[in-house]
Amino acid sequence: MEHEKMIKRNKQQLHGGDSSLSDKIHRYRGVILVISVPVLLICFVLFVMPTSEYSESMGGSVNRKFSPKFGSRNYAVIFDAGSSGSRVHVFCFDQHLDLVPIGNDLELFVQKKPGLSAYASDPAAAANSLQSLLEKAEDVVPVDLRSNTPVRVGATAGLRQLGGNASDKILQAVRDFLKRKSSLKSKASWVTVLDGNQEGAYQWVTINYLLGNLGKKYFDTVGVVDLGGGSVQMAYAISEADAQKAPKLSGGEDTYVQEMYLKGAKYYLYVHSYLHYGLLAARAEILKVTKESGSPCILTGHHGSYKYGGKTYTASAMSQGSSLTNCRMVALKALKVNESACTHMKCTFGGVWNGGGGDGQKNMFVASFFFDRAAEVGFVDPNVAVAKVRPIDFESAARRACDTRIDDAKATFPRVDPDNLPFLCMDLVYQYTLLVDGFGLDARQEMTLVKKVKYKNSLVEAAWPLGSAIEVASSMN
Ligand SMILES: O=c1[nH]cnc2c1ncn2[C@@H]1O[C@H](COP(=O)(O)OP(=O)(O)O)[C@@H](O)[C@H]1O
Ligand SMILES: [Ca+2]
Repeated sequence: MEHEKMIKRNKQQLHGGDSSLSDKIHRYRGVILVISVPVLLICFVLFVMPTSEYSESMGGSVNRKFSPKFGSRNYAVIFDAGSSGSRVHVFCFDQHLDLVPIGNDLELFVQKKPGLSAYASDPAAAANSLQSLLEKAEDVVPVDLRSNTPVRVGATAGLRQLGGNASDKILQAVRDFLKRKSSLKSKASWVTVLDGNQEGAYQWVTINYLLGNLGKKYFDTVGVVDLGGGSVQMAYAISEADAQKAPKLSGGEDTYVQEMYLKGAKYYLYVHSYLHYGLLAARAEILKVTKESGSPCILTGHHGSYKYGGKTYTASAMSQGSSLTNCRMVALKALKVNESACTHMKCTFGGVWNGGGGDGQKNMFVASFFFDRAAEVGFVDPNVAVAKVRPIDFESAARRACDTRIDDAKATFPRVDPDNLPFLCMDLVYQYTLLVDGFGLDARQEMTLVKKVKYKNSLVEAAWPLGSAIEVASSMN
């Protein structure tokens, strides 16, 4: 009986009866605590789980540093202050370090000519020449993200060649310009002349990122060549054993190999940038060989001059006209293929170690002026993003160009800018000589000329700024 009463009382209390709600909470606080702690824990785990999954699958130091905020978007604005023009690239990355669309594309890309180095005597005008590019870049960054979006300016061979005071003044004017005119996040140290090796490494990262190669073994990556106006870079991944063989400078420092961690893989990247050997700079080097006597590389019948880097060179045909064979001999001299430093190591040209070759170099992605000239003379469709060619294609095109008189050149090569026609034999001979005698590629080896690379069904420019943006995005929190 006594027991029955107790049960009844408990039932009454559970179903309300006359006791107050706060009394009940107080009485059952232990039970509530025991139930709520695991429930809250489960909610917390469910909330953070997607983030931890991403960071685990990303691996690699680049990605580990990357902000794992769920749903985060990071924009990066990169100015490429090239020797022949200025360009701006805007990218947007998600938390996987994947490119996400900006409007209909994966990148905003705008360019204009001339480059900053054309305003050597007027730094403020150089900086102001970036105005229209800056406006277009800012337009595509959401207003609330602008103050947290880094803007970097990397100047390449144009300012490298200008050197010292003139280049510093232009950089300072660009820093002031960004501070005054830009709503983006700018820092003085983000406006620099890019070291040539850095430029080559970024180009390698760009191409291998777009091809989905990052994280793979070095022998599954591709090598790159980027022929600009002022300098040319080659970069490819090598084995650790080959990296140990890199020649050291007197100070013991290794200027040839960069160690990089990308998507969990460690790479030894052989890189070299050759200042004065971009296509437009090389014209000056080639004209210097023959001086005033006339050049076998200038189209028959042309008499003129060539201005580069503030100097003027005689650019006239010889009386016997242009010739592939003779132009090649001059180009070989300009390239300095047989330097004395190269008796104890394998060289490209100008006394530079060749990196030892290997599987990271078996597929070469060759960009910039290589693509442009190939498209202009017609052995590559100008509307495609990539094309497979061989060095001998440049030689065949060179033969045609060297055999053309200046008066017939416009009709024979309608796509070539008239200002470039007198130099067409020279440019194509140089390109062939650079690949085969300079870089030591087999004349019949297939390589990929690249303007853009397809990534998630969009085309992205095959240029160094993406590599720089990846580095920026990787370090953002
Ligand atoms: O973003 C790009 N997309 C495609 N081609 C580019 C891009 N940037 C530069 N180029 C190529 O590089 C050539 C000029 O090189 P640039 O002016 O950058 O010289 P530099 O690299 O020696 O400073 C252009 O004619 C163009 O073919
Ligand atoms: Ca360039």
